[in-house]
Amino acid sequence: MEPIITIRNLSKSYGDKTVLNNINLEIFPGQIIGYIGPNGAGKSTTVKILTGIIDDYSGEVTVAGKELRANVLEVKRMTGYVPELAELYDLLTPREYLSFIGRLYHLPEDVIAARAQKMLDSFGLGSNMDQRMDSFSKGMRQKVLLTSGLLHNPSIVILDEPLSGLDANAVIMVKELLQVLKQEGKTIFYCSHMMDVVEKVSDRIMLIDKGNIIANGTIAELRANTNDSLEQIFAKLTSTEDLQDRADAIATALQNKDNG
Ligand SMILES: Nc1ncnc2c1ncn2[C@@H]1O[C@H](COP(=O)(O)OP(=O)(O)OP(=O)(O)O)[C@@H](O)[C@H]1O
Repeated sequence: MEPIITIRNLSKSYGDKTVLNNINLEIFPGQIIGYIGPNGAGKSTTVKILTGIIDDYSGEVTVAGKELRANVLEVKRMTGYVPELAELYDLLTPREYLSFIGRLYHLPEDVIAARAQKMLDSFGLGSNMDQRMDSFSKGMRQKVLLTSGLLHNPSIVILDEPLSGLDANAVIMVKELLQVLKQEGKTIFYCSHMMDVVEKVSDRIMLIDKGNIIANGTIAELRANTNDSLEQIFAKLTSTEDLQDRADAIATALQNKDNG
């Protein structure tokens, strides 16, 4: 099978700071990829490149056989992106917002209206279609964002902390939804710090640290015959100091009267 996304020798710097250091990845269709790494590792930068937001990188990115920079509109059409902490136009209602997003993707009005209604009904927001989103809770906004990222039925879905703010039932529903999308052959690139969820949902886990891919495999491969959880694997691979010592140091800093 051909990879749907191929990343070759991808590097990106801000000034003299290297943020992605010659990374190579192949992502196959119909898989859920858990993309994990410590704060500042380069996850969002990778996602911004894959979604065409950043284009001043070196190396080669190919999506569905097309070179990304030369075919960015086509790639955007086949990609759905749900960013973390995204700004919604919250003076709009979900109906207005989703209509606006759908038109950006050239979807017919009736298709937008039907999909938006069905998806928001499923999220339990059907009766909020005509309410301004400035009154919405974090979880309600997240549901609208998920809907907007999927509205054009993309074959690649890029999710950044998609469960952020969702209640327990919505979390179960979104995890189920990921499985359904996968069964339809869609590729899901799932960035998260929630190791227990990543461990459960991902077919393959890619771990980035300081701009380098330091692990890439199934959870069984990453475990390498240990019984470690993904959280333990993550700590072993990315942490140089004892985390308990660091927590103690933070608590001690608070107790120190000299600090004001
Ligand atoms: N616009 C920018 N200008 C300068 N440096 C940046 C810029 N955006 C990101 N960086 C730097 O690039 C590095 C990687 O950032 P990135 O946002 O990709 O990390 P991340 O893995 O997504 O982290 P987090 O888990 O905290 O979201 C960080 O050191 C960050 O400070």
